[in-house]
Amino acid sequence: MAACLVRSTVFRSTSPSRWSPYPSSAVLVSHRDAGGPPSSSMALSGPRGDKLRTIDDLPKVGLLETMYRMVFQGYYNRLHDLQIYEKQLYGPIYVGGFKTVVLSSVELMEEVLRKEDKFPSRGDMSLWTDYRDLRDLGYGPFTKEGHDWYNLRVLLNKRMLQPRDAMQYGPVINEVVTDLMKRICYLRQSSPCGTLVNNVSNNLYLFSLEAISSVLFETRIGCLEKEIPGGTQHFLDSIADMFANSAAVILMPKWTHRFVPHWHRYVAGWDGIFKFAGKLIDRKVEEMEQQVREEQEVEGGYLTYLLSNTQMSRKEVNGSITELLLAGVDTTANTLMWALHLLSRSPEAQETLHKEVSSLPANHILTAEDVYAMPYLKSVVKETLRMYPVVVMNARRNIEKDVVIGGYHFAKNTSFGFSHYAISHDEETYPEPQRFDPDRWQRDGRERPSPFGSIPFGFGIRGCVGRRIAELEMYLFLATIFRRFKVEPEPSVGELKPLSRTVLVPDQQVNLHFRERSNQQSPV
Ligand code: HEM
Repeated sequence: MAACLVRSTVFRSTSPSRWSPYPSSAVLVSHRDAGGPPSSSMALSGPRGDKLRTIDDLPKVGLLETMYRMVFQGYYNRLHDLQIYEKQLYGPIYVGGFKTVVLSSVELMEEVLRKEDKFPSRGDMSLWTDYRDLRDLGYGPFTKEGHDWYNLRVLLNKRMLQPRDAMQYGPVINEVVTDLMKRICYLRQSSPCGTLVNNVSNNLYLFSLEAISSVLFETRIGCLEKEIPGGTQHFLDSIADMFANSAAVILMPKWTHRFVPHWHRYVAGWDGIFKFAGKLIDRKVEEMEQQVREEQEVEGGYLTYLLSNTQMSRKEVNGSITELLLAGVDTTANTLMWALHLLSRSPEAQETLHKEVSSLPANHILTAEDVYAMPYLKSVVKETLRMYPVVVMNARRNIEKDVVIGGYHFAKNTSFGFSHYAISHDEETYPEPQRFDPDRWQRDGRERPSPFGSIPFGFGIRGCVGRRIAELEMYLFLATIFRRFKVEPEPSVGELKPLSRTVLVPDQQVNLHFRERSNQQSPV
């Protein structure tokens, strides 16, 4: 079983796939969107009657040039570095190789977001919708658009979007944190030096999947057990297969699909994901029906709420739960990994954090309320996401109307790509951007940078629906771990560099020492 797990994780993390459920796909990878620049024939005037510039006046990167950079200059898995490189070459606004208008200044990104459509769109999601159409399955928040998307989001937001909604899941998430702590203790004790945990990313991946599943399905799926149950292992493999084959599928014209093994593996991956989710949802439906038969009150968490909502079809519940699940794993796991990495190399920040999270009695199990009241902990997460915004690129497409951005007129249907990484490393906004400095985020009267300087969860009504859940998972885990352990790097692991795959991942296996702080009597 362990071998299977290693296979699935290695497969996942070494896959060249840059495709992600997140919008970078729409910006950089999807050739399906690249139908040519939008028409700029409609002459508009600026406020003083002067003729506005158009997309034709912007610097352009050719497709061949982009291919050359990707393949020969090795930027295909360093898209974050490419953002900085191209910003230096072309300035803060230019037309990228995939005919997307790329923005890498905070002001321009803010302008696009403030002018976004009533029902914002990130662009083409046909890679996901093709599969759903093939199997006649429901769409979720990523794949729906327009009014339908909005109606669905209204329902999904309830019980999830606000901090007070997320707080309800504190006890459920804490159980998973406890299991991860046990696993870390077991792994470190089994290491020759008694403190080393190898492949921390893999453990964080299992933690994130278990945590989000326990919130969404209201049940545990056993990712952190010593022997992962067979069904869960198949689910893990299916996620890995679906992502690993996405890049090949998106690069192939649709008519070739049925002739290539990648498409069949991609479909089989999705089949495994939907089957697993469907079974757990069926089980919940049976439980609820049983409660009704026994005239008990039907009470429960998120899934119970969705299933008992008459405005949502069963198809929509399945589609939504599956998309929520996939969006919430790699993102949270990798952010936690970067946070551990940064803190392990910043003893001062780690001590400040330790002090804050140890302010409550050692035998007290930390609650959601406790961690929300810890400003330094929150700053650590913010600063981690500034330095490593795991979703490095986001996008918007103006479907409803023409827009004027930075004095340029753009016709309807223009794709805008936001270089999140370049923007959150801009030294005008964040002096010494390469320095890990959680104090930048402290509310102690200092002047705060633009709120758009680092928006790792996106913006507005199309922003991340799982943000509060992700934050709670990260706060509870980091507070628990730093209360008990001093985390130190393993000297044999060299300098860690980010690679842009599905999300920003480390370029090598991360191994860390967890040294027990002698004065701590942890409840876990
Ligand atoms: C550190 C963790 C996470 C990060 C950095 C992150 C980041 C993002 C970003 C940048 C977007 C695009 C927002 C936009 O276009 O404005 C997004 C969308 C989304 N996220 Fe997250 N996310 C995280 C965790 C989660 C979790 C835990 C869930 C599930 C509970 C989730 C579910 C979603 C969904 C469903 C969308 C699509 C929303 C829509 O299109 O309506 N995310 N996320």
